[in-house]
Parts: sequence; structure tokens; C-alpha cells
Amino acid sequence: MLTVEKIGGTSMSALHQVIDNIVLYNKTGAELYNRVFVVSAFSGVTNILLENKKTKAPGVYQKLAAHEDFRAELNAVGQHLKELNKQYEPLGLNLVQADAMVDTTMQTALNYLEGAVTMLASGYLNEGILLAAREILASLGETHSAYVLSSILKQKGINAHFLDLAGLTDARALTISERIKDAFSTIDLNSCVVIATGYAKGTEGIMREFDRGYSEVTFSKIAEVLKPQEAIIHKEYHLSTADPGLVGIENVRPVGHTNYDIADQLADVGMEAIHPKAAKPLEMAGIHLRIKNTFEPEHPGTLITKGYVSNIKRVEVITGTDKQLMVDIYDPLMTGNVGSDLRIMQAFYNHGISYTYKVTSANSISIVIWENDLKQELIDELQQNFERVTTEPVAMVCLLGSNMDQPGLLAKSAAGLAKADINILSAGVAKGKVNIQFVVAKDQFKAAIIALNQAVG
Ligand SMILES: Nc1ncnc2c1ncn2[C@@H]1O[C@H](COP(=O)(O)OP(=O)(O)O)[C@@H](O)[C@H]1O
Ligand SMILES: N[C@@H](CC(=O)OP(=O)(O)O)C(=O)O
Repeated sequence: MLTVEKIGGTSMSALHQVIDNIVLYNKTGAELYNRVFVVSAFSGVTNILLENKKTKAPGVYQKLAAHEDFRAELNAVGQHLKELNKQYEPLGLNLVQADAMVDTTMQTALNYLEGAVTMLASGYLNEGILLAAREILASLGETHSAYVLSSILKQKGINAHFLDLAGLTDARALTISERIKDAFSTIDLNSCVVIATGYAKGTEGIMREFDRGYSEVTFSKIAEVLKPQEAIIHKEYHLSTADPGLVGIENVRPVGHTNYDIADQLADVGMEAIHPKAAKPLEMAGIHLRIKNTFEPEHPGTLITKGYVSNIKRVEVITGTDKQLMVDIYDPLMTGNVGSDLRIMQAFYNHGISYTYKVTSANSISIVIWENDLKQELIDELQQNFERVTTEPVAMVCLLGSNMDQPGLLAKSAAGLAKADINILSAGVAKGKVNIQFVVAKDQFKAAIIALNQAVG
């Protein structure tokens, strides 16, 4: 059975478990092969190459983009990669070869970046030059981690193939998919295990289209090309019936089976089992996706398939986010005035703002967006056309399920929230009933998730 498997950065940093629990687990001989592992950089490496994904602390790229001296930072990254090499020497990594690879790669990158700085000084095409610099820097982390894992596996006598999709010294103008097809055209998957860089170079620029989290896109594009029996994402936790960090690990269980629609609903409130843009090609190709926990290899994890519908009535996941904002538009002339909603949606469209929830009454429309997406220009435009426009930070809590609709579910959910003294600011469910949404006060998010998990989890 051919599988294409993605290993995220947090899991990669537990390299010993990656080798024991993922690559070698329950497999010997030929069973080891016919698998492609798409690996992310070791945890934190891309942060120091670009910028910290959460704190935005500048990495090499941000220094370069700010016309500051980036060379010390780039050198520090090289030193960090060598420290990681030393950390993985006990696993069988040949330190001399691995450090030499770091030196060569970093020197090549520096040569490119010196050229970029020279070009930036000219003031021509800055955007394109900065994007190229971002692509080059991003690629370094995955080139390193894929090299390290494939080298260790070779040292163990396994026929591991280091598949360099980063193409640092490959000047061919190929799209990502073209590069993938070209790279796999000479590989006999039955006789090797492929370790592919999570960064893939392409004329479209993976950073321009997807930016951080790009490994999942490379993983998806490889699966599109190879059409495996199963695509697998290895994470450091199970996709659970609720956030264990909120309700307690003892009050959740792994989601055994769900579908791609539910995965999209999860992503809509920020819980990405897989990025929707990476999931769609898999869903459309009918490829099954499995989310596995790196630290529980014996557990089958969560299987996500296109047409799955639970054979019993149940809520599959309780999730949500407290990072939302409710925009309420009121106007006494709205009732019966065809086109009010169109004008509102046009304003949202004009400012490129999508929403996660919308309800209407005779004279008002309430729309929930991500709080970070709010633009004052949108509010200004709406206020020119409607009597009153208000905004309020809120939390959204959701019940997700492929087959959860039954009399009393809404009542039990609302009763659970009421029992916790949580006021429902707004509630809604679309016809498919795969997602029942409650809008509550921002500071009642955690209490609402706990209350719903107790009531219907
Ligand atoms: N239904 C859920 N199942 C599992 N984890 C969840 C769920 N909902 C929220 N979480 C939280 O999401 C965290 C992982 O979020 P993710 O965005 O994948 O990683 P990170 O934000 O650390 O990069 C988990 O550690 C967990 O606390
Ligand atoms: N290492 C890259 C790519 C990636 O997808 O990483 P992860 O799988 O850890 O999200 C980043 O941090 O953006």
C-alpha cells in the first residue's frame, strides 16, 4: 500500500520517536518501503529563518527586508542547525557529513542573498526580490531536516531516498507539480522510502500562495501526483472530540472517523486538522486522510474520508474560537428593502473580508468575522449606508457532526450553556446540520466549550 505521509515540525523534533513510531513501527524488510514522508523543518527553525509564527519576532528574512544586517542571523541559523546535528548524532547521524551539508547550503543561500541585497539597493522589483529571498530562506529548514532523517535511516541500512524538492541549485523553471513529477519519475517506490523536503520550489512560489505551513501543500501536491491509498498527517496530539487543553484529556476521546466537510468546519474556526487548500485536492481525488498521533503509534488516529456519515447520531467535535468579532448592521428601512444584504456583502467583498457566521432579522444583519480581519474602512463604508453599525468582540462555539441532527440536541446544548450561566448572543445552523454555531461573550469561550462538552460531548 502506497502512503504519502506528512511529519510536522513539532513531531520532527522528537526525531527518535519519529524513527521508532512512524518510520520503523511494525514494519520490516519491504514493508518499510512504498512510503513517502514529507517532512517539515525541525521545530523553530523556520521561525528564525523568517519570523516567529506566533510572536512575529524577526528572523533572517525580516532583517533582510528591513535592510538590516542579516548575515549574523544567517550564521546563527547555521550554528543552530549544527547543534541539532550534534543532538541527532546518537541516532546515527554522520556529524562531519551533516555539518558539511549545512555549510554548503548556508553558503549557497548567502551568495544568493548577497545578490538580492545588491538588487534591492537598486530599488528595482523589490517585491519580487524579497519574495525570492523568502523562498530561499524558507527552503533551508526542510532541506536540513529531510537530509538528517534520510541520512540516519541510511546509516540503519534502510534504502532511504533524500528527495530535494527545494532545488536550491536547480535553476529549471518548473511549477511545484512539474518538479514533483520530475523528481518521482526516476524513483522505484517499491524499493525505497522517500524523505521529501516539505518546502517545494516552483515558479508559482509556494510562499506567495500559502506562506507559513507550506509543508502541508507540498504533501497534498505529492499525494495528488502519486494517488496513494492513504495520506497521513503525523501530529503531536490526536484530533479529539474537544480541545483537551480546555476540557481535560480525560473528557475527550480521539475522533475515530469523520469527513472532509467536518475538517473544513474545523478549519473555519482555526482548528486545522489540515489546511483547506491542502485538503481540497485530496478530497477531490478521493484520497483518504488519516491524522495520527506521533506518540501513540498503536492508535489508528482519525480517518477523514469524503463521503463518511456517522452510523449513529452523535456530535463528533466540539470546537470554536474566542478571536472573533460580531458586526451588527441595523437600519429601520432594511425591512422589505431588497438589496440591503447585497450592499453589505459588496462592502465586505470590496475590503476582502470573509465571515464565519451570519444571521438576519427584519432590520438588522449580524455578521461574525475574525477580529484580526476588521478594517475601519469597512465600518466607515457600512456607516455611510446604514443607520447603526456596531462591533463586539465575541467567541464562537460549535457542535460539528456528519450525523448529529435529532430532536432535543439544540435544547440540550442551550440548556447546558444556561446551566453554566452563559447567555447565547446568537445561534445558527445551516440546513445540512453539520455545524451548530453559538455566539457567546468572548470571556465565556472556555466555559462554553466545557458546558457543551458536558451536555452533548
Ligand atoms: N478538537 C481538537 N482536538 C485536538 N486538539 C485541539 C482541538 N481543538 C483545539 N485543539 C488544540 O489545538 C492545539 C494544536 O493546534 P495546532 O494549531 O495544530 O498547533 P499549534 O497551534 O501548536 O501550531 C492542540 O494542542 C489543542 O490544545
Ligand atoms: N516549517 C515551515 C513549514 C511547515 O509547514 O511547518 P509545520 O508542519 O511545523 O507547520 C513553517 O514553519 O511554516
